[in-house]
Amino acid sequence: EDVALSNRYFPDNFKFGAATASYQIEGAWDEDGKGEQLWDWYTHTYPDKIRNENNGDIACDSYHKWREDIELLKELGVNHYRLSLSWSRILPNGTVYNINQNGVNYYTKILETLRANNIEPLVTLYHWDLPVVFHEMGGWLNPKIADYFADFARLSFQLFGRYVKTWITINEPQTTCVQGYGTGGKAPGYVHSGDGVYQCAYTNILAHAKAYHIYDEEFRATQNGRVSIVLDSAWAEPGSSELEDEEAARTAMAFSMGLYANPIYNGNWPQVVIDRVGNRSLNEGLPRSRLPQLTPEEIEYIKDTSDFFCLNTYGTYYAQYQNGVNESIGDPNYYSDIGIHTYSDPEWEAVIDWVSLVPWGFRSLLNFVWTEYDGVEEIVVTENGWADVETILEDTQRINYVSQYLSALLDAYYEDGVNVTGYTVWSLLDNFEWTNGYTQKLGIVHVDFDDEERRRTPKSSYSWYKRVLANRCLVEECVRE
Ligand SMILES: CCCCCCCCCCCCC/C=C/[C@@H](O)[C@@H](N)CO[C@@H]1O[C@H](CO)[C@@H](O)[C@H](O)[C@H]1O
Repeated sequence: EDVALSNRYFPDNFKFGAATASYQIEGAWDEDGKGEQLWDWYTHTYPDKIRNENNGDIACDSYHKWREDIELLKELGVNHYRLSLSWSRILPNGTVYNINQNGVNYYTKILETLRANNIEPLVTLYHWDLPVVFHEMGGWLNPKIADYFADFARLSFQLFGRYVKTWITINEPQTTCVQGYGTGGKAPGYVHSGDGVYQCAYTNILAHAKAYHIYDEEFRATQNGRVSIVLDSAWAEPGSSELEDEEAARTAMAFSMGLYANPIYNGNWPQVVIDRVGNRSLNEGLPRSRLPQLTPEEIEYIKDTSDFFCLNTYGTYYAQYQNGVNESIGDPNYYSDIGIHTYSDPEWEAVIDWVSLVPWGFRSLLNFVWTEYDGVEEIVVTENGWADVETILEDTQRINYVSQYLSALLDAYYEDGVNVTGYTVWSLLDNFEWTNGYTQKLGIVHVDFDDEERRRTPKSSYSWYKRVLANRCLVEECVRE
């Protein structure tokens, strides 16, 4: 079915990019002095938890093939490349006591080459590969980790600040906290849904704020860069226009995005989260809320620690009021705290459940971020893309998805006045998709994981994206305003 796409040009200052993350592409897991990190440990200790018992030991072998990756980016014509640093490649034991010069050299070469090719690096300091020593100390359940992260951030600003002007502290704390420490679906695989999610959220936002203040106080004046955190959320659409369903959708957004965005942009946890977790904790007979209380000093310290909003999003779901759940006792659990019913429309095109072709949901989400969070003057989409579960080189579904999401983005910009200034497709390469191993393919470039050379083959979406970047327009002919 033909869908009408926006015929507006992308604004002149709009930036296009592609993204990857260290563990998902680099490989060389124990090479040249790199230390062990959480996902090395997890995939090696519990191979059965990963589809086909795969791991990222070699992944796309980008540790050796990074030049080829940059060639692909150059050819594509992107304005920026979002990549992440492997903390334990730079600091094998996590702390600044021991710096691995090979790791420093690796990233220096990449950043230099990107700059030489006029590609702006968007650098994420932490994309889930926690040095294993910190996992042994409790990982993100231990607030002390925030200090170690801050040390790593300072060192990274010192080492790479001349090349990097856009820093992202942490990727998707929601995924880490809900899946890593709540449901156990990702490393470290902990199931502490009632408490762990909130403790992890606390440590993540504290770590982010520390890194932000370090940049602000020690580097901003000389380096002139900016700092943010990547937050992810699907869009929660009310299941009906009934007030109860609208409230259910707002509650879902508060628990998914608000838990992290509210303290950073508005100050403190969302009130609905404070109330629901607090009341349920009381009803469960607990002496205090399972949600850590932020002190007035912490609220002030964490608030306003972002220079622009980084958004990752892939899909939409409906939220509906769920009768009786709010009163139920004896189930200290993140999802019971939210207490709503969620569902998808079976008509929505989707290959995996959380990536769905719902461009209007994306537009609503952009509007939500724009109006809900104080002081947001700019939004950059740092991840969005389509998942296949088999190798498809003529990936028309991906082209459909990305073109319709980009069209929705243009509508949000031109019709709704949302200042969204960048879009980053996930991903440049098919890569190690965490517990899904190599079974989910989100790259615009195919990587042959059966081939020792990890041969890269651009898909149709790569050529299509290249044309959009060159024309700055989604259709045959665009109009200027
Ligand atoms: C509070 C909400 C209540 C109920 C929710 C209902 C279910 C709705 C669907 C939510 C989606 C859940 C899982 C989503 C996870 C993604 O945000 C996450 N996997 C994205 O991570 C990034 O995606 C890339 C592709 O998987 C990945 O490779 C990259 O490293 C991640 O940054």
